Amino acid sequence: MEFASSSSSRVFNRTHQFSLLSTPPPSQKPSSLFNPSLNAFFIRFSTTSFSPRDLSCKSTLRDTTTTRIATPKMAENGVRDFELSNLTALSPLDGRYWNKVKDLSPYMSEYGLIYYRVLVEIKWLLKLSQIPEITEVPNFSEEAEAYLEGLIDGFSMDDALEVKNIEKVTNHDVKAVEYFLKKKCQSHPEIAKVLEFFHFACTSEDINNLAHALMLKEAMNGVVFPVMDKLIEAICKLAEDNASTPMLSRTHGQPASPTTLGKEMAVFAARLSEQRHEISQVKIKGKFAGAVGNYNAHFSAYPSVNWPLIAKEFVESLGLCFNPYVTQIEPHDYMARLFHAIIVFNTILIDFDRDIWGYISLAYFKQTTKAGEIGSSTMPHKVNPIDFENSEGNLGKANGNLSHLGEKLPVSRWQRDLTDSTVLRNMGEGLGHSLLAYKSALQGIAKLQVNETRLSEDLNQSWEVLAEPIQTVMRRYSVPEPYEKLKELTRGRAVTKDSIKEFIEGLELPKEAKDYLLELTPHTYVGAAIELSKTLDIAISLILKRTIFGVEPNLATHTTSEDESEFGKSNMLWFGISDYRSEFAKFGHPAKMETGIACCARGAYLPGVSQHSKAPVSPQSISPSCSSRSLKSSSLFGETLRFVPRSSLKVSKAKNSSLVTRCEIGDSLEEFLTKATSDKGLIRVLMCMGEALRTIAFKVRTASCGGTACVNSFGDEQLAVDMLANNLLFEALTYSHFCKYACSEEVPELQDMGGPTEGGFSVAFDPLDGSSIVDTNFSVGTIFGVWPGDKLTGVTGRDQVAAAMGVYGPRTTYVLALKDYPGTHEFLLLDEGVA
Ligand SMILES: O=C(O)C[C@H](Nc1ncnc2c1ncn2[C@@H]1O[C@H](COP(=O)(O)O)[C@@H](O)[C@H]1O)C(=O)O
Repeated sequence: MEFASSSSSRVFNRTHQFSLLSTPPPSQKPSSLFNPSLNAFFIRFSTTSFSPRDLSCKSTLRDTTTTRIATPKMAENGVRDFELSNLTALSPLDGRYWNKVKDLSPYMSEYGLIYYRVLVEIKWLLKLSQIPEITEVPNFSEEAEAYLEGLIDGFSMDDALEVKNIEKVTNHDVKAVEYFLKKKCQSHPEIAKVLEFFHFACTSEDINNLAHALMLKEAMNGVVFPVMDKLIEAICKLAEDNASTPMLSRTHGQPASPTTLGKEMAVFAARLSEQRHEISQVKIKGKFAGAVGNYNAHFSAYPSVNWPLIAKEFVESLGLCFNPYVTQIEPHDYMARLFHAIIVFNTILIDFDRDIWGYISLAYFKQTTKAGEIGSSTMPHKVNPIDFENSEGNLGKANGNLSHLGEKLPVSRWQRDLTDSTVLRNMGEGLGHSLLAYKSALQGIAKLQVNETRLSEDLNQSWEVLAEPIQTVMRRYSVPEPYEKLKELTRGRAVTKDSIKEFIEGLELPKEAKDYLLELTPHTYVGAAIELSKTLDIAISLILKRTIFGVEPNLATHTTSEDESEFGKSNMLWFGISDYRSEFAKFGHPAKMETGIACCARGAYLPGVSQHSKAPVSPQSISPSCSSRSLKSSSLFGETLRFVPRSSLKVSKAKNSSLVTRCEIGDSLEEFLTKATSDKGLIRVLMCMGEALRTIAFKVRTASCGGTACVNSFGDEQLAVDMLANNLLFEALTYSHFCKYACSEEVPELQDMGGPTEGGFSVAFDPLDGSSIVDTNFSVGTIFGVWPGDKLTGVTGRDQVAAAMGVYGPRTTYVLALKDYPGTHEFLLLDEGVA
């Protein structure tokens, strides 16, 4: 028996490793003990049974450990050479993939966390200076305020390092930020007097939770959503471009009825857009209620201040939703909601990646190659679907991380434990792998080339798929035993074009039916696939519309089949029935416009708007472009966030949008608008309002009461129909993307709808004029005016670019007039699609 020994003097004085080279002689059979904590089979010998001399020790450094594990450089040079770099980073996000994910770094890194903490601490001091009861913190001079804001805007990497140095002493990361700010302000004569009001009445988590919320919100708005949108747009384009490209579909991996490639892509585009919208609906929340969520410290110092209100104002001024029911921490439930929603998006994308992988494998797609790139190191002919594989792999990694965050974060012992602190530092990992996966999928999509010949070959080999339509037509004409006859034709035999033809010709069917079947090929038997791909824009807007209406709680659970059919109709259903060619009738009912709408506009005021403008800026010193980007995008998350892919903004692109083209009675609303104006934003606003009118019409017919909130037959409280209409119209305007401000008779404060000022519109409306007479079954209506830009105050009816009303009577009509287009035009809501 012999043992080889290995030694290393680097870590400990000397360590030894023994490996058993042969079994011990039977006479020395040891008392055998298996130590499962070691990953090898070690035998402990009784020390009395033999002496150390029985062991033959070879003291050599060429031991099994050092020769097998390739870490010599690191070991010899020490960690000195292994400072963090692209090559030494433990996480591939920070190494290999850094360039693809670095946009997240200003938000999701430790720098980002410290930056947002600095921002929250300073904004809180500024807020304190505005509270009249806190006389100890007087209003700051403009110069002092600018100095404080400058600490946020100019926050640099050196500043962050200084905070880290302070943390080495405090061993408390939030306290380090407070000390940093005090140090920065101690020489400012005005601010120096109120240094103790930094972090006033706060617990660290007041600062942390808002910082985390801002990190997430700004990172999603500034980085993640835009890439998700690009991805959805790329898949929409695949759908559009291949709307009519027939493809054999496969269920259970077996040839099934044909489809089109575009329609299969449309399914993914629609799924991803819906989920992307779901993500955007998550409310990003914040708390600011002190050590255990009750404002104890606040009230002890200033009992007469309405602290819960102040906290609400403060949280909302940062563009977050206020959470009043908290412990020391905001309970992170919204984070779980957000991460789970992202997981669903990622899972849909995994499904997409795998399908495309499969289609590439079937050679339905080729991939463009770049000179110099290697497909496979050993098989030169190959081009592997590596982008989709990378995407799938990273989505799995992302979901693992996000799933842990979603499951862990809502759990905190009693009023808090600190387990969330270290876990929250990993939010960037989940978002980073997601971002990388989206970019890889995009890269893969850009390389795809449809191989129509290959697609066609498979269809040509699959004439048996026509068994389904032949059988179905036979059933319609009562041909006996259609299934059995087809089974006889198709099972176990090669079905060809000729055998199918022969079979059809032998059937007893009317001539038209026979001709139809004889015309059919696997290439043309695609059902509604082409239309489904081509109407993807509408499908996506229907999804968005569902979400709009989904905000009304009763709707989701109590939709009737009639209700469903309302939703299923496309916005093509507004059908032109008359054109009042009178200049004076131009704005619908001018008197109404002047009184109802203009009054409403005159009564508008702005408080909600100014709060939005206080959205925080992003870390500028890392990414100078972040500031404007995040400011612009900060309206994306929360109540105003929505998505319409660019393609859905294309309105009848093939149609003539010239103003000189007259529209005809009988045009659909969309056709009319496309001819009447070239302003796509205005078209979008008017189409979205049309969508809302359609649903209001249904609600007016079916809502259980008119004037007041009431309880329906399910026992749920329902909104009064006028409030329902009000909410629907606001939602529709938000989703138009082109509405800047809106106000209504019910909500006269200007509401920021998130659209642009330049090129956008502002809308004032009476949601349901005459709502009190709904139950007496008189006609009622919606009236609205559209003004250019962001002006709803100090404007007149004559400044409108469009005015319209929806009339809900025995028929539902949409009457509208456009400033630069003669006449007043009436559209009827049809029950069926346009014939
Ligand atoms: O406002 C407070 O601090 C109240 C305190 N609770 C705390 N709240 C927030 N942070 C705290 C808390 N306690 C410690 N720390 C500091 O958190 C840091 C934890 O470090 P890591 O685990 O690496 O994330 C690390 O820097 C810790 O020092 C309480 O007693 O309830």
